[in-house]
Amino acid sequence: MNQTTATLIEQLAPKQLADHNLVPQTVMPGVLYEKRPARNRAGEIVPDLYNAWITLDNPKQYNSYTTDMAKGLILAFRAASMARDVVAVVFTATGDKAFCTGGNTKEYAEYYAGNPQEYRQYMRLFNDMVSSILACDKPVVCRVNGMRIGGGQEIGMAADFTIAQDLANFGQAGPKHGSAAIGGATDFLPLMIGCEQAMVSGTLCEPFSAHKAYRLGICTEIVPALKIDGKFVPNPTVITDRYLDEFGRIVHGEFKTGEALAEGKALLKQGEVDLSLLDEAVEKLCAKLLDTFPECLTKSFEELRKPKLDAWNRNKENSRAWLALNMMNEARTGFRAFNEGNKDTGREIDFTALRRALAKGVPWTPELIDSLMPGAE
Ligand SMILES: CC(C)(COP(=O)(O)OP(=O)(O)OC[C@H]1O[C@@H](n2cnc3c(N)ncnc32)[C@H](O)[C@@H]1OP(=O)(O)O)[C@@H](O)C(=O)NCCC(=O)NCCSC(=O)C1=CCCCC1=O
Repeated sequence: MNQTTATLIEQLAPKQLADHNLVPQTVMPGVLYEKRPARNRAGEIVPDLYNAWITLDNPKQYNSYTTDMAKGLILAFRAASMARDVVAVVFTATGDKAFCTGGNTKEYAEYYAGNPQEYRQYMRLFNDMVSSILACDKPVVCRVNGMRIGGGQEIGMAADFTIAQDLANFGQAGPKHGSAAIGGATDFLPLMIGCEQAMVSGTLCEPFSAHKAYRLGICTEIVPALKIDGKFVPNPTVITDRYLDEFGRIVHGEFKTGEALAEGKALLKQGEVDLSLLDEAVEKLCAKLLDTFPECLTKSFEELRKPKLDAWNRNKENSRAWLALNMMNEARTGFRAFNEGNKDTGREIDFTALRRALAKGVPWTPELIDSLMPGAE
């Protein structure tokens, strides 16, 4: 910066800036808000400018968001929006296992199950959380530090950019756990990966790799995170060394199987996870965003968000109403199964048993629900 500009700042900056924050910046438990110095393309710290790191901090529960954490995210994105010295938002989570696995299934099972009126209030917070990301006045970079599943995939896709470490899996959980991915995935996925692949992900709920997410168009960039003997290697459980199989079908990014998968898992155990390349890639993108006119950048991403925003605004209130009522039967059953199940009993109901009962016209009684719990006699 030249001396003239510096002098002008001294002379013209108001002594007292207006405070446009709705509430004094208080971050709720489970969400960290940190302004980290912004860097230029050369990697040097730029004085007086920052990137706001918003971090989901609930690693024991795979950074799933509780009711309080949903409030915290709304406040954090609002604070970042109003911070004049913030260039971009980095939206991430603690650790290297999970970015976010969606709504907190323990809270869903033990508080919201059978409580549609309570869940309707919660879903006001959820909807406002997704809307706060889509309305953020700064560009939002989702730093995928680990698996992005269920509502975690939904809030992640609300960001403008996604950079993922390549051990992360992506996907939905909806119909396997008693919900539907109508908290954003059914709005964003068709736009981002096409209707057919969106249908597969939103109904079958099979996880897919970061390489596949990158190929399908959900990621701006992916970086290796596994280091073996000090050297970064691509995710060893995923096919990354060829694009087609012998029949000309795309296999790049698909999970390995059989012996190859077993070898990949063994390699995974040998190595250590290092997210330094992920942070480098995130900082590099933020530096590029810094190198733009602020209002023109804002106008550009506001316009480019519109396809997601239009779909989201068209559906979010209907979705909220349906998800609330769904807490009376299938969500009540599915989230209880996940919460009460374990590795031995499994964490999903016997879908065949449920379908056979319903096919006979059996009503949703508490006894039927209890009989469907994993491990129920
Ligand atoms: C497939 C998984 C993501 C990963 O499986 P795995 O690697 O086998 O780990 P687990 O042993 O299952 O989990 C490790 C511990 O983390 C706890 N955990 C995981 N996810 C959650 C969660 N979402 N909430 C609370 N706790 C969670 C798990 O209980 C383990 O702890 P423990 O003490 O029990 O050993 C798998 O973890 C999985 O499927 N997770 C649940 C995904 C899910 O159903 N999310 C909610 C989907 S619905 C949603 O997000 C919605 C959003 C808004 C709109 C409405 C809606 O439904």
